[in-house]
Amino acid sequence: MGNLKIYPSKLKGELKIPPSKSMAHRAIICAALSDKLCRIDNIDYSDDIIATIEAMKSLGAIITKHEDCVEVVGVYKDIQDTRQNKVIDCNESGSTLRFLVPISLLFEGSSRFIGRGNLGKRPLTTYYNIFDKQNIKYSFEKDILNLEVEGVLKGGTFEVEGNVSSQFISGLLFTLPLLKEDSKIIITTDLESKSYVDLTLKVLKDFGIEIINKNHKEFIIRGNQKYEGRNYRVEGDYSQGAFFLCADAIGNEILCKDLNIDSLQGDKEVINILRKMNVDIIAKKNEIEGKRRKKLKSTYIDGSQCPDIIPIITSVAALAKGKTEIVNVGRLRIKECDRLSAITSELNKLGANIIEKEDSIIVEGVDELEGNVEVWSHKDHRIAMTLAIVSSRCKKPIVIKDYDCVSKSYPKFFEDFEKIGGISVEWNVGQ
Ligand SMILES: O=C(O)C1=C[C@@H](OP(=O)(O)O)[C@@H](O)[C@H](O)C1
Ligand SMILES: C=C(OP(=O)(O)O)C(=O)O
Repeated sequence: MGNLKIYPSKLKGELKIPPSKSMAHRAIICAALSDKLCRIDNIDYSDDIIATIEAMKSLGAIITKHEDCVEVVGVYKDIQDTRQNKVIDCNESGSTLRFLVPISLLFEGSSRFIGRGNLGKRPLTTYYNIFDKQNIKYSFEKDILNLEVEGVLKGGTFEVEGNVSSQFISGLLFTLPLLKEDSKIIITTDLESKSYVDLTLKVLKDFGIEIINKNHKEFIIRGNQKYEGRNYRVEGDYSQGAFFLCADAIGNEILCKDLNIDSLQGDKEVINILRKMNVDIIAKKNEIEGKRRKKLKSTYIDGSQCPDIIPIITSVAALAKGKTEIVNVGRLRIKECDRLSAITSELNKLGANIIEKEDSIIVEGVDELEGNVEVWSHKDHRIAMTLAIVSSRCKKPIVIKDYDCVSKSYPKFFEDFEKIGGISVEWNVGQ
């Protein structure tokens, strides 16, 4: 993996924010479960989206990639014939894995899920508990993703914790409408990442699937439903837009295009957080820009509903006056890396003042960051992108080790970074 030296510079210009990875996963899955030809527009071929495309192809869907759209031949019926003994490579994508496991159990046969990086360490017990109850055969290895499942899922009542990953709930929501029986999902704890469940429900509705949401505590799912194929455009991604809005907050001037102000994406919360920190957010229909008022101020942030924007928000807090407490963020430890520990150690190397607690971080703002050090992405795209943005407020250059992991969600990140004035060169560590 490569290293990149970044020279501090002011970032300025306009950017089309890439399509929402979360919505693209969902639209591709729904299209592939329909029985029509669907075109999904505004697709970016990040590693995670490629994983979902290939996974749905393994299950029998026919997906043709064009420059920025995919054509999906919904082959719901054919999945029945083609699913036998499939290997499904999820690469590092938690969404692909947790969405596809229950979908693969729609029909007879076995599937083997493999992947890379931290994926084998991310929790799956929620599904194992369901398999145990339903006599679905499974085997797995510790810490390495090599999960074999065999059996057919039956409808009924599913009790699922809401504080491990919402992706289990989404996975079941995709699958249960296609079973013969009616089902109910009961959420047994507070639901974190609620907006991701809402995104699933929205895309399901767009594809003709009806689910009754009882206050995010119970979901009632009628069986024997059909996905209605349709064309779909994926909207811009707030978790990626957040990098540039936060860049604005720390003194840059980037206009973000293709961010829908009416979006259901939970990471839109970045707007409210930045407003509380003294940033004016100017939002027109599809364009958003942040303008910092005099001084950034500290605030109190609950990260339970928007885990993906916490690394970049932490970097803004690191440069705000006073103490910012970011709470309910324990689940950041079970992402591509332990993001709480990674963001604390890497920003502190740059001169920030952050203390990591079990389920929160305390950030004491400083005026400037020093730089002049090597920092590590921990092979996590959101850590790499955070470090690149925050370099604009360092006094001296920084080197980011393993920067190319951005391909997981935003392969053109550094191309866009250059477009807005970022200055970087490939670097051999120790050079
Ligand atoms: O459903 C989704 O698209 C996602 C759900 C969230 O995960 P958790 O529910 O595990 O927090 C989020 O962190 C992830 O990047 C994408
Ligand atoms: C955690 C992420 O994705 P996933 O859970 O799909 O791997 C992410 O994109 O930050």
